[in-house]
Amino acid sequence: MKSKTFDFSLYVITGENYHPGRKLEQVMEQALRGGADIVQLRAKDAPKREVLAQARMLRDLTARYQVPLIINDHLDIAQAVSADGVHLGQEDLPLAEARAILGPDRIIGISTHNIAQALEAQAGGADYIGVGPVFPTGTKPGRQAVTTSYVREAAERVTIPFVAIGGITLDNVDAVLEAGAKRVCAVSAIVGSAEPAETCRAFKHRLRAFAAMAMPDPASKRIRVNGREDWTNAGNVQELVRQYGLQGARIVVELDGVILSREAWADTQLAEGAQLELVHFVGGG
Ligand SMILES: Cc1ncc(COP(=O)(O)OP(=O)(O)O)c(N)n1
Ligand SMILES: Cc1ncsc1CCOP(=O)(O)O
Ligand SMILES: [Mg+2]
Repeated sequence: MKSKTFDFSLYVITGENYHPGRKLEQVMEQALRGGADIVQLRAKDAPKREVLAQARMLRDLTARYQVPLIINDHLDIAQAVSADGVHLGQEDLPLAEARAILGPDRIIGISTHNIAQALEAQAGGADYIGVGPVFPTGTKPGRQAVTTSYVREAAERVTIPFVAIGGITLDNVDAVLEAGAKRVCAVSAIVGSAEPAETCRAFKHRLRAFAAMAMPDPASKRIRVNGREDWTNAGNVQELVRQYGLQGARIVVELDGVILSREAWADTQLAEGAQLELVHFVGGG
């Protein structure tokens, strides 16, 4: 698959340690259902043959969702499974060598921890850079956090796509977006959550809300959903439910304090200032 024209807002990386008892395939499919725009296989401790098997599985899965697959560290595995690209850190194979091996069509992402590394990766032809770890994280223990001040600097000076990574959760993502990130990446907050699809939807919701604030659509209205401000161009409740990726889900919708029957969604217009509760029932029973 060739995906050089890729763009993304939510980047999800695997982290098997975070979901004991749940299969990698199930967890990543949930992330894709929830709106992951790009997936990275990162398996630091697994034997290489196991990483290869996981890469093959994720190649099939991501192809079904038409989402790019990136392999962390291993160019040979990326090539073996025809992944869309690789992600390399400052101590991995240098960008120029990787580009010479992979050619111009594959995506190469480079980790950066300061603006000098970012500008070097950009000048060297990286397709995107990672900016982090923004916050301390157990996924890369002992790494010093770069804080949101590096996110802000990257937003001002980097012209290729950059993705903020490291310790990002639903509780602190707004600070990362306020600092100017348009793309965020998470491991533990997503694959370690009880409901990865729901968590991805919630991340996408924050990403969309910030994008709408930065570039308001004249047709969009300011509303509140589950206590949080959002902007939407949905004309009616049904369209809003679809934008939240909740069509077909077991939900109850309350608009301005009144519960709406499902039959009324399409006919109920959304007005500026509308307050909604979307109550999603997960699991069986
Ligand atoms: C999107 C993204 N950003 C940063 C990293 C970290 O890469 P690296 O610094 O090489 O560290 P490891 O992940 O290999 O431990 C990443 N994988 N993805
Ligand atoms: C791989 C990586 N590179 C920089 S921080 C990080 C870990 C991100 O994981 P988490 O989202 O769990 O903090
Ligand atoms: Mg690496």
